[in-house]
Amino acid sequence: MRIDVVTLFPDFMRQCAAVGVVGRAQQRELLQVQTWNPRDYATDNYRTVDGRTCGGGPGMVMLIEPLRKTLEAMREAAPKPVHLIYLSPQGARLTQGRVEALAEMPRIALLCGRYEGVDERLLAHEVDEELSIGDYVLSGGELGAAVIIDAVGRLQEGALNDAQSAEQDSFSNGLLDCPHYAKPVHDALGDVPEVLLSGDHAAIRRWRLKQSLGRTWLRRPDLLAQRALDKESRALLDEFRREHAQ
Ligand SMILES: CN1CCN(C(=O)c2nonc2N)CC1
Repeated sequence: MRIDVVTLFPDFMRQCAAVGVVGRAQQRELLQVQTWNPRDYATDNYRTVDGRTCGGGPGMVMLIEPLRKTLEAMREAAPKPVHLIYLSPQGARLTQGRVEALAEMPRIALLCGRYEGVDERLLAHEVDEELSIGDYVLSGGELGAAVIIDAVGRLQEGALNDAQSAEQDSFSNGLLDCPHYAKPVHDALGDVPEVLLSGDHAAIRRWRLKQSLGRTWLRRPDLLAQRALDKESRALLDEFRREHAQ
């Protein structure tokens, strides 16, 4: 998979994509992250990429022309089609389901705005999708792009080793993750739950599922409302609720 990133801070984006699972995915050529800096496509001596907001008011807006040239070069640099995503608070909230869909695409591009944002005419003409990583305002789209690169990159076949793929399964079912413990088994802060030391993998699986269901019920009931529970999950959640009520 190839991810192109249009950003005024290419070094930052390259560093984000160079570490951990995503860095390894790039080394294994499972993923390619390529940056594009609109300043390289600005035609004036000051490499201007922003302009005053029409209608007055604070802040600057990213100019059409440097971005148009940047996107043209980006699109031509590798086989099409490329799905262009603009990061903004006005976008649809990013979910794991959307991440999984993006991870199946051969090529996506991430447009990172700065200042007050990008000229709306450029967005209307070029962008396929707007996505938000949350209901708050950041200084730019780069952190949102880093989130997408990580969440999508780790899903590339071969990016996660066997131990990590279990972690991936625990959330891909739409539930919050269960608690995790490492040695020492006994600590001043408490003990590791006995079931995790039992070697009974079926019991451990049920315990982890019960904890995920219970945590989701307690912390994010909205996620539960979105999914049907099978018989086993309904029974485990009822058990958790009864224990929690005591
Ligand atoms: C122009 N710039 C404004 C700030 N911004 C965000 O707050 C954001 N991006 O993705 N999710 C978000 N929330 C990115 C775009």
